[in-house]
Order: sequence, then C-alpha cells, then structure tokens
Amino acid sequence: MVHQLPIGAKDLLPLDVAQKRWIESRLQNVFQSWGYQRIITPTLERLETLTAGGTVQPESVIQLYGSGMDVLGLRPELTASIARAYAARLSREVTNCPQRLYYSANVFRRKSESGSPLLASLQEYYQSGVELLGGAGLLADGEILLLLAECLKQVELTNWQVILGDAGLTGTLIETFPSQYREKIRHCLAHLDRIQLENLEIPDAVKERALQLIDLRGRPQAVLARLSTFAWASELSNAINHVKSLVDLLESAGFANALVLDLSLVQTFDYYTGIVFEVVCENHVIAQGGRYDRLLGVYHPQGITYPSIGFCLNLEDLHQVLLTTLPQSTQTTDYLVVPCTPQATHLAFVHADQLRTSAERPSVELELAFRSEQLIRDYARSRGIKQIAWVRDGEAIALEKL
Ligand SMILES: N[C@@H](Cc1c[nH]c[nH+]1)C(=O)O
Repeated sequence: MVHQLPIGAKDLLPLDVAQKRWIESRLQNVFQSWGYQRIITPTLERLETLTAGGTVQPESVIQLYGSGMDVLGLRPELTASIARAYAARLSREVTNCPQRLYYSANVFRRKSESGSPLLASLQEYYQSGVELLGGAGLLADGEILLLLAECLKQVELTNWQVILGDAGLTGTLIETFPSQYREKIRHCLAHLDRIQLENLEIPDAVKERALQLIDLRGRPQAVLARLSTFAWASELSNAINHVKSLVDLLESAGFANALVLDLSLVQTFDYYTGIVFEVVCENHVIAQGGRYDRLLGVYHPQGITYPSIGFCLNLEDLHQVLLTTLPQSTQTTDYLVVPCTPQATHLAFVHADQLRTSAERPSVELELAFRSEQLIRDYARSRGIKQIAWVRDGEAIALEKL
C-alpha cells in the first residue's frame, strides 16, 4: 500500500524549513522591536468560537468531533482566537491597553473547488502576524501599516503594492443598495468582476452606482478626487477624511508609489469595520489585514468591545516570491567524528561531546558504519563537512581538514 498525503497537504523538508525559518525569524525580530509579544493559541477551537458573529463561514473550517457533543474546528486564521483569548482580559486601565501581540502558526482551510464538500481538500498554511488590541485612530492604523512595510523591508521584498480600502465605508455604500441586490453586488466587488456586474439583472440606477463603486480603485489622490464628485459621498465625510489622513501619512512615509486605494476591496473574513488592506507582489497576496472594532465584543461576556487592528503575512506566498533570495542550502555540520574500530566507539562519543561543548559550539555528527576512509571522505565532502576527526583506540585523535 502506498501511503499518500491527504490532498492539499505537504511535507516541509529541511531546506524548506531553513527558508521558512529565515523568513519567520526576520519577521519576529521586527515584531519584537516594535514591542509586540508572542501569543500561542490552540490549533483546535470550538466551531462556534471560530464562527461567532458570522465572521468566519463554517464551510471553510475543517471540523472534528470532540468528547461530548462539542463540534471543534481547526483554526482557519488566528484573529478570532486572539480576540477570544483577550476579550475578557482587557480593561480600560492604562496598564492594560493596548496589547501588542504577535504569532507565527499554522492555519487550516477547507477548499472546495467544485462546491462539493466531498471533494474539498485540506489546505494547511503558515501565517505570521500581529494584533494591536485596544488601539484606535490614525496612530494605530499608521503603526500597523508602517510595521507591515518594515516587515517587507526586512525580508528584502521589493515591487510590492498595498491595496487599501475601508470596510466601514464600503459596507455603508453597499447598505445603500436595496437589500435584495446587496449580496450579488458584494460578490462582484469582492471578485472585481466588472463584466458580471454589468450583466446583473438589477435596475439601471442601482447598477450605475455599483459600477461607480467598482471603479473607485487607483492612485489614492485620483480616487479621492473622483469620490468627492459623487453627491452620496458627502454623508460619509468622517470615514473619507480618515482615509485621506492615512493616505497622507503613508505617502509621507515613502509609500507613494506602492499605494493603491480601492474602495471596493472586500476581504474573505467578515469582521472588518474600518480600514482593510492587502499586500500584493507578482500575483501573490503576501499579507492582509484590517481594523475590527466589534470582534472583541462578540467574545466578551457583557459584549464590551475594544477597537483593534492587525495583519498577517502568508508565509507560502512570501516564500514563493522570495525563492531566489532565500538561503539555498541547509546548515552544514562542522565536524564528522569517526570511530575507526568498534573499540574506539566510547572514545568517539566522548570526543564528539568535547567538541560540541567547546567555545565555538560547533555541530558534530558521528560516523555510524565503519565505512572505508574513502567512502567516509566522499560522504563528508558531499555534505559540506569541513573537518574529520579520526578516533583510534589508544592513539591521539587525528584531525583532517577537507
Ligand atoms: N486573520 C486575518 C488577517 C488579520 C489579522 N488581523 C486582522 N486581520 C487573515 O487570516 O486573513
């Protein structure tokens, strides 16, 4: 019998792991230097926790049955879990808010290409991200976007673009459409599907406004100028002014050419209430996030909420885009210690141990099979090992540099 992986699952071999750790450790250094602390939440949560308030669709969660009647789910993302963990732990005391948290973890999604749950495949992804809980306003939004830009700089990513939207603003605009058309329009916006929108059977006046919305995408100043020509926009001046101030802040921080304003941007998860964004590079969505001011209230026993914002980087996408700049080999072992005869075995273990605890803390591996000297040298060269310590019973150890 051939034991195959489940569809969509994959093994990460040592080189993949070395490259992934290179990315993760650079990101973690940035998170820590901005004052974020690591949080670890469980891989499994109650399904109702993951989908509370309709923020995550149950169909996208891989479900399991726990003891009793609990339906459990593998987390499809971490923001809901972190909101659950902190909702009742936050308070308005100065010592408590804001909380800056980061994570690096795997997430699982169920993907159904054909819409059939039987054909759905398991997808496991890795994310590194941050949540700024209890942080509101321009400063918090600015911190998150500038922190994201610093992460991209530290992993040496170039040619990226940030697509910036506002879920509050877009949601309010969608609310102004008659309720029977909202879902269809939302779907077209989420998929940037102008053709489908043009062909929808909806009244012309509604369609015209929906098309105005899908076209609100491009250089920020041009989009904002176009927006100001629409009569309906005047009722949304607070949200529009916030976006303007954020755009100014980002442009003065050097984002100018990398920023696209897209007021039709709709995200996969439905908990966003304010700015939303994604980073794209070579057709990959490298990162996404946004403001979710109501989510903590969903988990708080009295419904008290705290304004919050965060993002995550999608490590597989980042890995793909960075492939040529990542380390191309795994770390090599410094020494190979060779017991030349069975009698030298004990001495070889002792010598290997002495080397490992010496000042430079080298990595040391042991020859296991008493192979010929030639085979041992060939093996060491093939693995990039630079030094062989030949251990013979009753003789001084002979060090050979390759
Ligand atoms: N959890 C979101 C990203 C995010 C983090 N914080 C806010 N949003 C995702 O997986 O897409």
